[in-house]
Amino acid sequence: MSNLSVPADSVLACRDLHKFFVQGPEQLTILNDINLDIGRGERIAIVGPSGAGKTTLLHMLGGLDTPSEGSVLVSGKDIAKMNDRDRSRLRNRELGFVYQFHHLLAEFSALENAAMPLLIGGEKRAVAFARSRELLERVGLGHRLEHRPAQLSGGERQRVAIARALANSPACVLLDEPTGNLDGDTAESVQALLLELNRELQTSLVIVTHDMRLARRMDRVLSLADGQLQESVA
Ligand SMILES: Nc1ncnc2c1ncn2[C@@H]1O[C@H](COP(=O)(O)OP(=O)(O)OP(=O)(O)O)[C@@H](O)[C@H]1O
Repeated sequence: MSNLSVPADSVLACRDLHKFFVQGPEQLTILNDINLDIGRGERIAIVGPSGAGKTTLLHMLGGLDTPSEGSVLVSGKDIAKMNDRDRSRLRNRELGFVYQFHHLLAEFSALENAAMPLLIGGEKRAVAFARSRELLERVGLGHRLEHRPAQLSGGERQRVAIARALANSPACVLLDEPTGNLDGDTAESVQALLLELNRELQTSLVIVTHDMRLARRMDRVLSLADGQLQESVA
């Protein structure tokens, strides 16, 4: 059987990870024996051609989808061995998510949206909103607390999504093309913010992107092709 020990500072790891999709008579192998260790504060980019399986891998690492084979370890704990409730709890506490499209709730304010992981985790409203306010101020949105997503610019919405991802002080934030939907200057300022927060909070980042400029700002660039992950020397 596989060895599931991870380094002491591991925030997220996978071992012998495989993902197959059955498509009619065919079995597609999208991830073929992926092994990865992400340490505290580490920044990793995952790049690769369209359809290579980057989002699939990110979903496995985030516990949003189940591997066909292999294990994902969040802060050293094998999430497949947990019941749904414990897995959701661990995911809520240890991981944050940022997507290309912000996925903010339209009927809630920036303050409420960024507080959502805390409220879902059972935190008291006053504590959740104080933390949310602090984070929104940190991402430069102290003057937009009561705005709803439709009343915010694209860059502002992505900043709210980042504040929301950080609400629970997660060990690691997983990001899928976080600035892919933003114009050049806005993308630059959101990327600079992510790097600042990574340094300040020691939150690890795993970023899936086609943007090589963003990828090169990470500590490691990993390239996914033919189901395999390789250190890229871009
Ligand atoms: N539920 C599914 N059933 C069958 N095939 C799937 C399923 N989900 C994903 N795939 C296939 O897996 C492959 C990888 O998809 P994925 O979205 O992970 O790629 P990606 O590298 O993130 O691509 P892009 O850069 O275009 O976003 C694709 O060929 C896709 O069609």
